[in-house]
Amino acid sequence: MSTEAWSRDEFEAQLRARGAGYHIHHPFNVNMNEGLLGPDQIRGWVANRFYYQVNIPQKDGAIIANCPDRATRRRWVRRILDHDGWGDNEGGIEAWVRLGEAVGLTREALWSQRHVVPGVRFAVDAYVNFARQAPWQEAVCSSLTEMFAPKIHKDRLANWPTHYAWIDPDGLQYFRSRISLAERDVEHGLEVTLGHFTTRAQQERALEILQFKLDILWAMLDAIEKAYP
Ligand SMILES: O=C(O)c1cc(C(=O)O)c2c(n1)C(=O)C(=O)c1cc(C(=O)O)[nH]c1-2
Repeated sequence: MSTEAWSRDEFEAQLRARGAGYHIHHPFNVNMNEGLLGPDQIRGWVANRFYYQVNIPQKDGAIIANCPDRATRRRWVRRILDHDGWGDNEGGIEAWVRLGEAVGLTREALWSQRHVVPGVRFAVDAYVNFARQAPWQEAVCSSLTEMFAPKIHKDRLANWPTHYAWIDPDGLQYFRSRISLAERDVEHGLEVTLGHFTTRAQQERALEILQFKLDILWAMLDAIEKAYP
C-alpha cells in the first residue's frame, strides 16, 4: 500500500466516497422514504432521533471545551445556538419537537425520552463520549457525515407530503432549516479536517473516524427498525 499522502482533493474525494455507507441507504430509511412506514414506525423514529438532537449541543460543547483555538470556537459555537436557539430563535430542538407534534407525539413524550431504545442511547452516547475524549480535530472530523445530510433532508421534504399526507407539512420545517446549516457546517468541518490530517496515516485515521460515525447512525436505525417492526 502506498504511504504517500493524498492531495487535498483526493483526500476529500476519499471522505465523500464513504457516503456509500450513509444511513440514507439503511433499509429503514429507504422504506421511510418510499412511504412504506406506518404511523407507529414514523413516531418511533422521531422519538428516538430526538435523543440524537438533544445530545448534539453537548457534543459540540465538548468540542469547544477541548479546543484552544479561539477562531475555531467562534465558528463552532454557532452549532450550539442552531440547536438550542437564542433570543427569539427557537432553534432546532424545538423544531424537532414540532415535528414530533406533527406526527402525533406529545412534547412530554419526547422530553421524557421514554421511547428511546437502548441501542439508540448507546450509539448516541458513544458519539458524545468520543467528542469528550478525542482530540478536537478528530471530533470535528466525526461530524462530517453532515456532508451527506442535505440529500436526506431534501428527500424527506420531497416525499413525505405525498406519502404521509396525515403529517402536517408545517412540521417538516426542521428538515428545511438544516439544508443550508449543514452546508455551512461541512465547509468548516472540511477546512479543519483537510488541514489537520495531512500524512497518509493521518488521512487513513480520518476515514476510520468518519466510518465510526457512519456506524453510529447505522446502528441507531438498526435499533429503531428492531423496535418498530
Ligand atoms: O437527519 C439526518 O439524517 C441527520 C444526519 C446527521 C448526520 O449525518 O450526522 C445530522 C443531522 N441529521 C442533523 O440534523 C444535525 O443537526 C446534525 C449535526 C450533526 C453532527 O454530527 O454534528 N450531524 C447531524
